[in-house]
Amino acid sequence: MAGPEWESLEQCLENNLQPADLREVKRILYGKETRKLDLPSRAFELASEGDFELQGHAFEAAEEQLRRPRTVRVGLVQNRTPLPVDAPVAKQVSALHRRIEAIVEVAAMCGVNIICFQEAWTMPFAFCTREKLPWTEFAESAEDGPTTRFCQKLAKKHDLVVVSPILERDGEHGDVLWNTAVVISNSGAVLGKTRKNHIPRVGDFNESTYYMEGNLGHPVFQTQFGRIAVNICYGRHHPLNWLMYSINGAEIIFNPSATIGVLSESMWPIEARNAAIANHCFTCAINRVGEEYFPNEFTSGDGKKAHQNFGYFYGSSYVAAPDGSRTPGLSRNRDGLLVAELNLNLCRQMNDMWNFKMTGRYEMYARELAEAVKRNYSPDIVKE
Ligand SMILES: NC(=O)NCCC(=O)O
Repeated sequence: MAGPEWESLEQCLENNLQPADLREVKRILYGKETRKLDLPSRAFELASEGDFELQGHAFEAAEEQLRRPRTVRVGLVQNRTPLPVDAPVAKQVSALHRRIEAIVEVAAMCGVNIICFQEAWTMPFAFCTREKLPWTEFAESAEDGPTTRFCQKLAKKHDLVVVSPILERDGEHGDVLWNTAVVISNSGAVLGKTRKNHIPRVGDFNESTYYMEGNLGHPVFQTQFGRIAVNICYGRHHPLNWLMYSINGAEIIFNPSATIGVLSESMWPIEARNAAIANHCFTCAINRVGEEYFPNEFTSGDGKKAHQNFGYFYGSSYVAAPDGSRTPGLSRNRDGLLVAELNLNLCRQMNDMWNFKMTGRYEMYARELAEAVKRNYSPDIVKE
């Protein structure tokens, strides 16, 4: 399994295919080509000084007579943890705040309206260890913790909506932990929060040791730039999770994640993209980068040797559109900012073309599912 030495699928294709083949391969693998965004040269300079990748792409929609284009720029941020995981907690959080502040500065310069960070962005992804301290010390109040206050300042300063996925401690309700994304309006006000609905119990993703399935349903946030929702990481594998955000009116669904190559890399390009197609919306898949080494060994419960690292977080963040097209991914091995310009009119245009909302037969499934979850349900298998 490739580690950091293998940069990206896109780079491999560019390096190895003749132009005519590359065009056809991209048409099939990536859909209608996105337009390269003309971003300020100062933004590229700052990205290079700050050692992170910057890419910009635009999705086109057909012109309409009665609606103007509804153009919005989203920013996806992927990053490694700048300090080792055994550095003091406060120092790690502060280093991450500084890193993100620098990247958001560039995003603002690129006209980004909504920015989303990776899952549990203020900490190492320590849930593989099953240890409580010091990892639970990274948890914060979603309403007024230091990270939310930090993001409120960013939102106000740069006039952008911030989606900030954190480990939440709900001090008002029993001090329990949640995997949460806080949505902060461009006014600087906390618009609300949403919680991870599906908690993995696969590989080293021992997250249920820390928090349970979210209890906030499928909220959609009306922002000045469009209706957004957040489907956190493992929710990506659950088509009904995407569907419910879409049924509640989401035009853009962010999927802040932390996932490793050995487990999910072949599924990564498919799932968020398929969700964009199936739900007539844009999806933004974000993954962290690099390797995190923990002080104490842990086992994966698979009979193999105990180890100290989680595996390789392969980055590759991308945006997919309701017409099935997608941007290239950010690299597998570098911090990065992906700026994508979306015309939200494309959502309704694809809805009118493919009609999945109309042909979805939701009533039939609601009825059948209501039966299937009953204790005495017997599966409808026709036998000879
Ligand atoms: N963070 C998280 O839920 N990871 C689970 C693994 C995956 O969904 O690929």
